[in-house]
Amino acid sequence: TRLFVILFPFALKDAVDLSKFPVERIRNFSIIAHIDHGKSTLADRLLEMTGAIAKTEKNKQVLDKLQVERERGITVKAQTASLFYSHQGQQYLLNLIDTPGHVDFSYEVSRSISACQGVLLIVDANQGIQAQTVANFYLAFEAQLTIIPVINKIDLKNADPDRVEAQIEKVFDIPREECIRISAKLGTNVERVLQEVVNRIPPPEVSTDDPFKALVFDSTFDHYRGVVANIALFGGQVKKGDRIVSAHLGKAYEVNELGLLRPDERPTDRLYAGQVGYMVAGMKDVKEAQIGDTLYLQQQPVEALPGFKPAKPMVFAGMYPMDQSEYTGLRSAIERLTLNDSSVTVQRDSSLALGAGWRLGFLGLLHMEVFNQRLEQEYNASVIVTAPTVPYKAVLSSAKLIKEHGSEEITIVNPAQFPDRSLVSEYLEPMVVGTILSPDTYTGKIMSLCMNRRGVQKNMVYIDDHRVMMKYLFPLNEIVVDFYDLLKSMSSGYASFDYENAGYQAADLIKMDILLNGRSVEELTTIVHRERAYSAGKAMCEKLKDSIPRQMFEIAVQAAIGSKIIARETIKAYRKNVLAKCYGGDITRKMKLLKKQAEGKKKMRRIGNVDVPKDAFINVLKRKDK
Ligand SMILES: Nc1nc2c(ncn2[C@@H]2O[C@H](COP(=O)(O)OP(=O)(O)OP(=O)(O)O)[C@@H](O)[C@H]2O)c(=O)[nH]1
Repeated sequence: TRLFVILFPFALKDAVDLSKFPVERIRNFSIIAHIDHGKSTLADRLLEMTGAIAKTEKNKQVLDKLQVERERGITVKAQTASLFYSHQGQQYLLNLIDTPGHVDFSYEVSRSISACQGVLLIVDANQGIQAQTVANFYLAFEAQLTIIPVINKIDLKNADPDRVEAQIEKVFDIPREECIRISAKLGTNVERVLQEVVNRIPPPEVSTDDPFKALVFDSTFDHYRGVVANIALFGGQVKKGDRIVSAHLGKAYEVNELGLLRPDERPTDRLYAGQVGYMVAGMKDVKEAQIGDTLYLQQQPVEALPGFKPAKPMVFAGMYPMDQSEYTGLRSAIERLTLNDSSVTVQRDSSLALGAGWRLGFLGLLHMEVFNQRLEQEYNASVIVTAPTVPYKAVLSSAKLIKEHGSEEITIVNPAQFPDRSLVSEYLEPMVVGTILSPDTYTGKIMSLCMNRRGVQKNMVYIDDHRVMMKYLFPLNEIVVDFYDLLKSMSSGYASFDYENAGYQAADLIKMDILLNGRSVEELTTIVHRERAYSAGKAMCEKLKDSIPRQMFEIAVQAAIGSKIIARETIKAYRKNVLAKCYGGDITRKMKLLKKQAEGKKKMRRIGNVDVPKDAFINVLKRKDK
């Protein structure tokens, strides 16, 4: 009997005949929030209350599946669950489409959102509106979704829901009466959230009589079955055995498996318009089921859903194994990780100093960081990651080059490809609009940080008595390295930051070389803004001075633009030679020292007459100090 009691609620719930489930009683919604405001906690409560999962401590945050997500407390990959909920004697199908929590994934967020008619916008009752609250709000607002503001963590001692309601009214123009105050942790008022989802969010406007049309809003890779695509049906129905086509690639597949996500997979024979579920169709690569793609029946082609664009990498970094013997291991680790993430681009690359490696492209900084962490944690790989760079562009003026490239505009990812000024009419750099929210005590410091980063203030408003929201236009390059860390530390952790891409803008870019005793070091060449050349050159020379050991002669470390030297450091000569230590006598010690020196040399790279140890390159090129 006990087993029966345990299984019974699930059996009953899943016995619903999906074909008869009326579209009017379907609600598709997402939860959006700034990091840590309680999205996963609320999702767990909703799942428990609708019986999708049992109420135990172990089930904490079922929707965040990846290890790095649990550790960092951020959601990376969207996870989804279908909930059955009874309200006033009627059964409703509520599809909770979980969205990634960070701006880097804003394309994924907006795709997930386009499968919804409404969102729950969660705001922490203590912290109030933060940068990602604003970014996520606009994604939902532009998609014309119903937005239900939910103020979470009202159980906290210093919760101030009145103040947060006033912020919501001021910044988003949503009447404060529409806010629902809850504690996701304690379950307070969460039932009300479910009721309001039913009451306020409209059902999807779709029909089972239309031809089958589905949006791919997420996909993962499974070693046994290939790609598992999460889909939302915008029309018609689909069953096992159907031949479907992906609009983006035009390739046809047979549907092998279909089902609901509760949040575990529950296979079904068919899915119908308005429903959300998963599909396995013999796709072997996540690139075949890209987020935002449309699927339709082979015999019934339809127009693709609007707005599909393959994710574009905006931040690039080199990755090299610490030791070349680890190359193969790292390669397979990178391959396995990219199986699940079609937005990372991988290109083989090699550096004289660091050996064979790759240049990887990411959607943004967090995306890169999450990828590195997963690489280290899940594959135990020790990796050298170089400082990130951004894709510049050049508008060519040389007819010969235009012919060679087949277009007037080229993208430059590698400084070695930087075309000379005389061959271009202008250089362009990627821009972003950054949103910063902070207590007003830090406004002055933040404004000067932004100015130092070539930021142009677009607007500044008080969202309540003590908090300001600032918008800046920044060159992406200025925020990729340490901007966020600096912002956090100068505001004692209180400022939040988010950005969105804002196209390209003309920029005075130049190529900067680093010279050792007059010889250029190819792997240290960088593209910089003219205004920033002096400080960048100086910083690079100083770092090199600290990492190259003294040698028998003096070494000039210089930064140069063309033939003009803009910075210089000198490494003084090392007076004693290695053998000087040996007081003439001990021959074995002498041999040992010579051997050691020879081994050390193997790891050196010789530039002109200067030996540079690999470590020096790592120090100068790597992303940040750990
Ligand atoms: N006191 C209190 N703490 C809460 C409440 N809801 C969530 N928390 C805590 O806030 C922290 C963040 O909650 P999460 O649910 O992981 O936040 P999240 O928004 O999912 O974070 P992302 O996945 O990064 O977007 C956790 O430590 C939760 O236990 C609440 O109602 N009251």
